[in-house]
Amino acid sequence: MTATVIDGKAVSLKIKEQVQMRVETLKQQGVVPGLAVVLVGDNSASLTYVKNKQKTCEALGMRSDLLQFPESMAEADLLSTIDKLNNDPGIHGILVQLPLPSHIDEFSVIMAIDPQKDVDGFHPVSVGNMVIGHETLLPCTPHGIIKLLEHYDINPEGQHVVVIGRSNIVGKPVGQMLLQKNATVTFCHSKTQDLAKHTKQADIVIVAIGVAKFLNSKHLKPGAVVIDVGMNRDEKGKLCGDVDYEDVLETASFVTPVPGGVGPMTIAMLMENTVQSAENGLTKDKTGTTM
Ligand SMILES: Nc1nc2c(c(=O)[nH]1)N[C@@H](CN(C=O)c1ccc(C(=O)N[C@@H](CCC(=O)O)C(=O)O)cc1)CN2
Repeated sequence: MTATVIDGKAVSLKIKEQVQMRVETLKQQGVVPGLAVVLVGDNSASLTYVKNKQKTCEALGMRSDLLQFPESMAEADLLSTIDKLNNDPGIHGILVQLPLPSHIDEFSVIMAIDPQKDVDGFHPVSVGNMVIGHETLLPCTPHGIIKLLEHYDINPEGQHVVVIGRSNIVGKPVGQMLLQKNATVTFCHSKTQDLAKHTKQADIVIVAIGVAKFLNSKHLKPGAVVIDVGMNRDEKGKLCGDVDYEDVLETASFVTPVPGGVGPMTIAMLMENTVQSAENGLTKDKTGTTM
């Protein structure tokens, strides 16, 4: 068996085309969707990601504000910046790029974002809504993974999904979202004993642990779907995922490459969330009641 390579770049382009049409419709109603991205510090990878977000927003006809602050920024100043953005009617989405400098408490910052503008889907209100299956802005990378599965007609219902990694950004939410879709979900992590015992039973394996080429064919049942969320550098400095891609190609039925798999979906879903937030704003009357 040679795995079908899941083309995240192509799927993300389709999603962005749909977002662009929704932006046009909003503009005809006098609304320009606006995203504010806040970057604290000079992490070079973060700078690349926020610039890509800004470029994509502009390409789709959305307003994009990049607010850049020095590493030394006080937490109180970041909180008051978020407060201003919460009250700016031209801003429909607020994203604080992670990681933050260690002197800033990530939870307090996420808590400060108005859940209506929480396009990252990280606020506890958004997380709670997601877990109970209530409509909400969904976290971008997990939502991107769901969209990739849908695009390739991989139905998780009744399937055994093993998620390796329990981060709040990817592992936990993607497992919850697949549970909503009636998958049987197992979470594995650094303390899991005999990982291969679990992964060998999986129909779908999702790896998000940040360890280069960690998962190989020996972990897999033949025909498993492999979703790689990792972004690492190999011994030669080349970008690679958490999966030994070449090694799993003959065992897996589908596999996401790195780059070009899950990564591009993250930004596409962010654009979708921003336009969704702007549309949600239109369906509210002046008192804030949803009509
Ligand atoms: N507030 C947030 N912070 C972070 C998030 C997030 O969703 N919200 N996710 C990551 C970084 N990230 C977006 O912010 C991100 C990472 C990777 C990609 C991507 O497209 N990767 C490409 C490869 C890029 C390269 O060549 O370096 C790929 O996989 O094809 C997009 C977004 C942490 N912080």
